Amino acid sequence: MGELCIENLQKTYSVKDGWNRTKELSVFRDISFTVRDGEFVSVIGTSGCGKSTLLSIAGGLAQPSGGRILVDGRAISGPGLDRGIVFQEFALFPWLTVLGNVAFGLRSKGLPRRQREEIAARYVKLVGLSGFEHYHPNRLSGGMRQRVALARALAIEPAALLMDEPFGALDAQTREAMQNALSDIWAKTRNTILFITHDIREAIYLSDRVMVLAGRPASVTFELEVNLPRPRSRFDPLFQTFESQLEAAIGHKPMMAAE
Ligand SMILES: Nc1ncnc2c1ncn2[C@@H]1O[C@H](COP(=O)(O)OP(=O)(O)OP(=O)(O)O)[C@@H](O)[C@H]1O
Repeated sequence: MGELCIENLQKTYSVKDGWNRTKELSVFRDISFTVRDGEFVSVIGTSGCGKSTLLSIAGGLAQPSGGRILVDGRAISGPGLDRGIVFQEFALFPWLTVLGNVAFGLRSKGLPRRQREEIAARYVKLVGLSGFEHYHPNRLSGGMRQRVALARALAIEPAALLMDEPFGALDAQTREAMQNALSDIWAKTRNTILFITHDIREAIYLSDRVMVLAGRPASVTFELEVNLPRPRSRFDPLFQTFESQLEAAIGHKPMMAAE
């Protein structure tokens, strides 16, 4: 099971203005949606609309100002093994090998070493890094490092996987290869995924549904069901239509009457 339910979420930061007076910055409000068991949902929106804040709250790393997030019906109160997180920065331990990095998270599950390594090896294979188990991160490319981060998050077998711009630091070619890899992996694991990106095409390629955050304070202003068959082609004519709809919803360009 893995259902992530976001209920009436709000976030307000206290910030100082130019005269050193404290004022309240309302980042987003009234955000409610559910990522169903086995569903891939992306959140897109312009810079500063609160995407990373939303993910941090879902990860239990930040507190909401209102509302709550439930995983399989239980309200979260902090980080937990029921959620795996992958950030843009790879956040790997440089002194541990690929296998060591992936096995590390399993310590908190209280598993014996041998079992940790068995599970880690399985996930290293799943992300396509067989043969690199004993490499250290400094000998891996950016894409390979992000595969390790993905394997580490998957290995704890979380109810939900939270991904914050995971391919944002990669060059365009590697980014596309990683989108393909994630799509293939997800086809096998069917994890519940909440994915943050500012890349519209990436969201369409990967997601079952795309939520658009817009406005100040931001709220979900548009929701798109990406009913393209999988495995997907970036050349599908509908891809272009969805792209135009999402661009218009974000506010990049006006929607054409025919779209
Ligand atoms: N700790 C903080 N204190 C005060 N303001 C903050 C804090 N963290 C974020 N903000 C503000 O909250 C807003 C949302 O930030 P956030 O990083 O969540 O947006 P984002 O949509 O992820 O942006 P980007 O796409 O550029 O990463 C921004 O205006 C940001 O300046």
